[in-house]
Amino acid sequence: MPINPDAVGSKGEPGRRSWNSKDALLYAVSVGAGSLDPVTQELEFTTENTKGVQQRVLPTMAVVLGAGRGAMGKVGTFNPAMLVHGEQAITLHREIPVEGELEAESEIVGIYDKGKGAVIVTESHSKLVDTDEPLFSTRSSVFISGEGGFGGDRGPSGPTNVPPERAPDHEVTYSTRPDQALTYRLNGDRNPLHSDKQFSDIGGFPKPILHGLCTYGFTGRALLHSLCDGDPARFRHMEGRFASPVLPGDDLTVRMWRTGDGEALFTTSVGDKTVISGGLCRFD
Ligand SMILES: C/C=C/C(=O)SCCNC(=O)CCNC(=O)[C@H](O)C(C)(C)COP(=O)(O)OP(=O)(O)OC[C@H]1O[C@@H](n2cnc3c(N)ncnc32)[C@H](O)[C@@H]1OP(=O)(O)O
Repeated sequence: MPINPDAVGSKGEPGRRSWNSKDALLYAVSVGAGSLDPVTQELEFTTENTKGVQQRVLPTMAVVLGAGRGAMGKVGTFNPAMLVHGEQAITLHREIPVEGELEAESEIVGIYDKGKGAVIVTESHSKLVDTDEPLFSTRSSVFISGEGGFGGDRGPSGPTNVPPERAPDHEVTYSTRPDQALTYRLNGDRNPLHSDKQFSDIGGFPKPILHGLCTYGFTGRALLHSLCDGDPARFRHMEGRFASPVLPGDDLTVRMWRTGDGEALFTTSVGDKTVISGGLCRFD
């Protein structure tokens, strides 16, 4: 069965996920935390036993904890090698605790026919199991090349969150490592697109590409430190589009423009190629 546009509104089974301090440390290291100076930098995210430092969780860890389960299984069949992560948004309702258990519900909220491909949009909402407190919400889309043309709605078109034509207010460059994807996959996404050249060849990539969500995590660190003074409790919302693939070993430059009280637009680039476009961050 090709893409089924009637799957909009389909919900996955509510899924539970628990995590602990070690999961949070692994996530932080997998998105480069501590790599600038492991002795002094970001120890609140990379250690649990530094004197005078309390462990905290990077806000973007929401993407590995709360990905809705099951709903994507209802959109039809397609070649998984043709699927890439298209867009990702997270909205934090409170700071993520160092350990806990959440329950997430997900729903397909959009299926769009872009001609050359299909875009599937999923939303999920996660709450803490012990208190019923809303924790975070996510919205993500995938782009499946070759699966358009099913006669569906084209959906939202054109660029969003276009930065102003002036120099950015903040600019941060982080290096990724050649083995970055091998670390990042240990958070749970073992898709061979990020490790197996035979698989990435099918999608037409020169070699296995970095998880979009790893690029997202590096970018989130730049936003956290530049806009929120490194305080995860002030980080409210982040959204952006994966505009071009990143290869492990690439340097990521995050440019931020403050556009209002508690709001900034951003892009992430590799050289002069934009890899995350349409970036928006909200913070307290
Ligand atoms: C399981 C995988 C996990 C991963 O982590 S994969 C790694 C992370 N993701 C990526 O690296 C993807 C990087 N992005 C791309 O390579 C490109 O981007 C795409 C191949 C996805 C699309 O590029 P193109 O074929 O050149 O598309 P167009 O001609 O620019 O646009 C066609 C329509 O598609 C919409 N669109 C383009 N890119 C995306 C996207 N990333 N997410 C959602 N929609 C997208 C546009 O707006 C437009 O539609 P409108 O004409 O109606 O405006």
